[in-house]
Amino acid sequence: MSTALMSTSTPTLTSSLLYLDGVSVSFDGFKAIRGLSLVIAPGEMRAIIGPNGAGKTTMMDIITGKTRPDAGTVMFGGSVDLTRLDEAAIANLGIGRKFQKPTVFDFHTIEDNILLALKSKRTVRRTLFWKTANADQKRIDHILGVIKLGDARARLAGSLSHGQKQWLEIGMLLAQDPKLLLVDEPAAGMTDGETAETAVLLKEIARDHSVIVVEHDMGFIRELGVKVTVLHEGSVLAEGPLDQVSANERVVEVYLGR
Ligand SMILES: Nc1ncnc2c1ncn2[C@@H]1O[C@H](COP(=O)(O)OP(=O)(O)OP(=O)(O)O)[C@@H](O)[C@H]1O
Repeated sequence: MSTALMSTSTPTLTSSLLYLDGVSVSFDGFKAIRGLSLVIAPGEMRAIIGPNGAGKTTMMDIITGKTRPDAGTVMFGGSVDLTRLDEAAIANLGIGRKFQKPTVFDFHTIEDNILLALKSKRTVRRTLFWKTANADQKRIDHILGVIKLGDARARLAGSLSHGQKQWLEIGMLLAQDPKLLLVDEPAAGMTDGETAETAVLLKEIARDHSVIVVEHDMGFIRELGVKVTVLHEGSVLAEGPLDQVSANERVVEVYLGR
């Protein structure tokens, strides 16, 4: 599906899942994001690359409502203006974010971590004592299967490897049933084997979710096989299949050639 999407033209506002146009934000007079335009189609996985300070994190902060842009359009689902909503409302719309550092509950089992995420609107204490409903158990089993931690479900999350913790956190994000997942450097600190498995996992998730993944690991991005957006100094420097952007002289100059 991703390959097919690469060859299609950019969706319009109404056919987009996420639509950024002319977005700018300054911090103390420094323009971190300048005239950024980016469109994600429903069901698309997009990789975002760019040098340190290019604005990748700030872009995610704008999408999730953590940072409000000074100018520009940020629309979700073709009609919801994200610049008018706070972080909680944006999360409730179905935009989930995974930060670089895993933040799982080390002293709970893997299964309970997923359960807690599933019930995150209820209090942690009540959740653990509630009998898990059948439907919830099915969801948990499904998610544990997707993140390949089914056999480890009864283990404490704190005993997992760094890579497995990242997968668990992705599972916790899935439990909240987001339409769009923002994933920040999932392969950072992973072994080569874990990195390859993470690419497989994200591709599986992208079958029924939209995903934006920020990553520096080019081998990992190649594995994803999706359209790549290169950010530089707060705006889009290049966009297209990895081979195409990798051959772009400016991209080589500011990012790949370092
Ligand atoms: N709250 C802030 N106050 C001041 N400057 C900021 C703030 N947040 C980001 N910046 C600046 O905005 C620019 C973009 O930063 P951002 O963290 O978005 O880049 P990035 O592409 O995520 O970089 P990295 O790959 O290092 O994480 C940087 O020059 C950064 O110093």
